[in-house]
Amino acid sequence: MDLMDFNKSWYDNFSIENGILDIPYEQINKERTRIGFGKYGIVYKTTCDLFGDIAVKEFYINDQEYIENFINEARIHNLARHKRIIQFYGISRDAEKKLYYIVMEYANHGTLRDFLSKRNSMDLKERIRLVTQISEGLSYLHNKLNISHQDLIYSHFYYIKQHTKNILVKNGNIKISDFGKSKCFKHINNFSSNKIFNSSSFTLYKVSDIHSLGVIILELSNYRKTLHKEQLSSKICLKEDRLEIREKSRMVSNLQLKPLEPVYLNNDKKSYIYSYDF
Ligand SMILES: Nc1ncnc2c1ncn2[C@@H]1O[C@H](COP(=O)(O)OP(=O)(O)OP(=O)(O)O)[C@@H](O)[C@H]1O
Repeated sequence: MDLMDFNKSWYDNFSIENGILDIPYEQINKERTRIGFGKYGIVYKTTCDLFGDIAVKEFYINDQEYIENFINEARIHNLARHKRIIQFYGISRDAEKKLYYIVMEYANHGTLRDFLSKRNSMDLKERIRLVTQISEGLSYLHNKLNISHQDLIYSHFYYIKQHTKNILVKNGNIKISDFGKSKCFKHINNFSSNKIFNSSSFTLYKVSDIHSLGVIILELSNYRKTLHKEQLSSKICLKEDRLEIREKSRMVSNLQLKPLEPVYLNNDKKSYIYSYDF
């Protein structure tokens, strides 16, 4: 198939071949609220008859690279069906405007950071509950689907800040989202000649997700500092609390500011993992 034909038919082929629901664009309510944005477009909250409240992630697609990104994200998100993953409903398009959509479940509490920032306090049990739910979702992706997420935390290049924009919360429960950078090693065993390379690279990708999980756990265990610096001097903090928070904050700041160093495996420049050099 030449590129022209591919461009014309990729959407239909993709939806049919992967059994993905193509939601007619007319069925999506045009009254919508912007709830986020990222590299490929804007995310809106709206409704549709079939699913009620929904979030739609809009992609402006005008070249092959954008098609590939859309396909990768929708395909992987469609595979991941678990109570700790934001539910994928289908895709939609406004072909005239070259706008394409991933249609998914709406998380009413927003990101984990939004959720934390609205809480005055959180006991250890609640923090452990949230970490456990994130681990459940990640374990499902790694162990059941051979998918590495690759974007659990967001690092801002200039400010070297990290936060959990892709860990969403719905009715107090964790929902992992955004499979735009994810990699699927599902058919790893089918390619016997690449098996060793693939399985070792999957391990490396998993390690990077686990690093992100570590940052999330630190943020959760320490959230008052990472979210509300000013609370450190607040009168509501007892002196002991402040000392403990300060110590944890120092650890988190050190960790967040330290670059990850590549550690080469067996002197092979192609296989390496990132690790902290403590
Ligand atoms: N299903 C959802 N429910 C509620 N809010 C959402 C949902 N999906 C996305 N958002 C909001 O939109 C923001 C951006 O979404 P997302 O990270 O998926 O976009 P992106 O284009 O992939 O971003 P980036 O390119 O930075 O990775 C999220 O941080 C979140 O605030």
